[in-house]
Amino acid sequence: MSLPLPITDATVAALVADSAAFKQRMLADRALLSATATVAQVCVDAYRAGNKLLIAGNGGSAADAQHFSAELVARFEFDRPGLPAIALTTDTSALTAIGNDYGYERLFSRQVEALARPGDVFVGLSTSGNSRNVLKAMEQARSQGVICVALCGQGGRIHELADHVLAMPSTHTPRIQEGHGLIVHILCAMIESALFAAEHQPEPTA
Ligand SMILES: O=C(CO)[C@@H](O)[C@H](O)[C@H](O)[C@H](O)COP(=O)(O)O
Ligand SMILES: [Zn+2]
Repeated sequence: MSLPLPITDATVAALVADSAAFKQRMLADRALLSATATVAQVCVDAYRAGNKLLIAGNGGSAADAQHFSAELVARFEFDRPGLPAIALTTDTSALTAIGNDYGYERLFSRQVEALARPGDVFVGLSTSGNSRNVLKAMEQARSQGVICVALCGQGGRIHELADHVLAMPSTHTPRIQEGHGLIVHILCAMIESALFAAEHQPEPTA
């Protein structure tokens, strides 16, 4: 939509329609559906092998990284043992020390260097696919035998660096982020179900 946006019901409806049309493009994107299922299995395999997830992004994607790790460490849809996942966006002492001493580009790569083990999964979220600190973390992760997953849009160098690319069918940052939010929930649903559904006892209904 072109600016300025009138503050009207019609503008709200147009933005909801734009988001709904984007979700329809996700639904038709067979490569995205297939890559998402593959990544869910990659995460399940990593957890079964005793590994963990490391997740990073900037701005809204930092919030998405924390949302993802919280669903895994705490719970998603039912009670079960916690799953190890670390958002690399939350330790303000480490973030300020790394940023201050080594520069913003090293913000996540230094934490990967310190925390990642071979077989872990690094998830980098970037709507542009070009945030230097996310790319550097992915390069570092690759060098340590860590599996790299990109949640991104249609462009950026992240496409070349990741083992698995979940590219949203949009070039518009808000829509890409909305797609990432949905993919994070889908991944959590499939991971939690694959690992724990067999032993989950549903609450009896009255
Ligand atoms: O949430 C938004 C925009 O919707 C912003 O905070 C946005 O995440 C920031 O500008 C980020 O720095 C963008 O980085 P990236 O997604 O291109 O890696
Ligand atoms: Zn945003």
